[in-house]
Formats: sequence, structure tokens, C-alpha cells
Amino acid sequence: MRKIEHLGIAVKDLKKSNELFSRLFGKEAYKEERVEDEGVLTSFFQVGDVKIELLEATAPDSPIAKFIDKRAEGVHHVAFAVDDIYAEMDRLKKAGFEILNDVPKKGADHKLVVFLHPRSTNGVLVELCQDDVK
Ligand SMILES: CC[C@H](C(=O)O)C(=O)SCCNC(=O)CCNC(=O)[C@H](O)C(C)(C)COP(=O)(O)OP(=O)(O)OC[C@H]1O[C@@H](n2cnc3c(N)ncnc32)[C@H](O)[C@@H]1OP(=O)(O)O
Ligand SMILES: [Co+2]
Repeated sequence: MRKIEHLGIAVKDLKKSNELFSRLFGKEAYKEERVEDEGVLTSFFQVGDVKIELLEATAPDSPIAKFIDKRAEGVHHVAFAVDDIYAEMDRLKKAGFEILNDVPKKGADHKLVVFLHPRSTNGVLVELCQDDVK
């Protein structure tokens, strides 16, 4: 794992939260992107070397909807940049972590992603991101 790639924050109203975080960072989000398969609409802020990803649910069965229903808005996951997502999946599986998807899936912002179940990572939802060079 190279570095923290982004911090994912679950929000109820992306427009409202974009305004709040634009005020906080003094800069606008650099993109907004819908990831249908994940049931999310995301926006991204670049803060130094790290990105902040805001996520609004676009479907009632979205993980974000479930998270907010259960816990309220707030930090949802931490994503780490990896150079070789398959090698990392193999290493982590052997190290006893629970990987939620057998094959990497298309994430936002031109990434291939996998998630680790929070029950295997001390209660923190971890995402691995590799640049999707295709
Ligand atoms: C990919 C697009 C974008 C990107 O960066 O490119 C994204 O980041 S999309 C982000 C949204 N997608 C995901 O989060 C996919 C991975 N998440 C999941 O598969 C589920 O959310 C899962 C398996 C973590 C939980 O789903 P489940 O249906 O089991 O929900 P429960 O509420 O029953 O949760 C079970 C258990 O896990 C705890 N939990 C749930 N979410 C989180 C979380 N974000 N952080 C920490 N813990 C979490 C929940 O509290 C339950 O624990 P328990 O002790 O049983 O209450
Ligand atoms: Co993410």
C-alpha cells in the first residue's frame, strides 16, 4: 500500500455537502461521478496529496443508504492506493483479511477497487484502489 488515496464520507445531500466542504477547503470539488453499480453519486476534492470523496446514495439498497440509516452521516471508509491490486488481494487474503469482492470492480475516478470487510479490519471499512489504466 502506497498511501491513503481517499477518505470516503457518507452524506445525505451531496449538493449541500459540496457547499460545506468547498467552504471548508476553500476550493470546489474537481469532479462529480455516479457509480451505478455501487448505488452512489460521488464528488471529489483534492486536499494536498489526499482526496476527499463525498458519497450520496442513489438507491435505497445502496451501502451508503444503509450506513446513514444505521449510523448517520460521517466517515465511511478509507481507501489506500496500491500498485498491484491482485498481488495485494493475494497478500491480504493470506494475512487473514476478508475481501468482499473476488475480482476488482470499477470504482470512481478511473480506479479498480476492492473492499475489505470491516469485521476483519478493526471496524474500519478499507478500500484498495489501483489506477485503471485501460
Ligand atoms: C466504488 C465507488 C467508490 C470509490 O471509491 O470508487 C466507493 O468508495 S463506493 C462506497 C460504497 N460501497 C461500499 O461500501 C462497498 C463495500 N461495502 C459493503 O459491501 C457493505 O457496506 C458492508 C459489507 C461493509 C456492510 O454491509 P451489510 O449489508 O452487512 O451492512 P450492515 O449494516 O449489516 O453491516 C454489517 C456490519 O458492518 C458494519 N459496517 C457497515 N458499514 C461499515 C462501515 N462503512 N465502516 C465500519 N463498519 C461498517 C456494521 O456496523 C455492522 O456491524 P455490526 O457490529 O454487526 O453492527
Ligand atoms: Co471510495
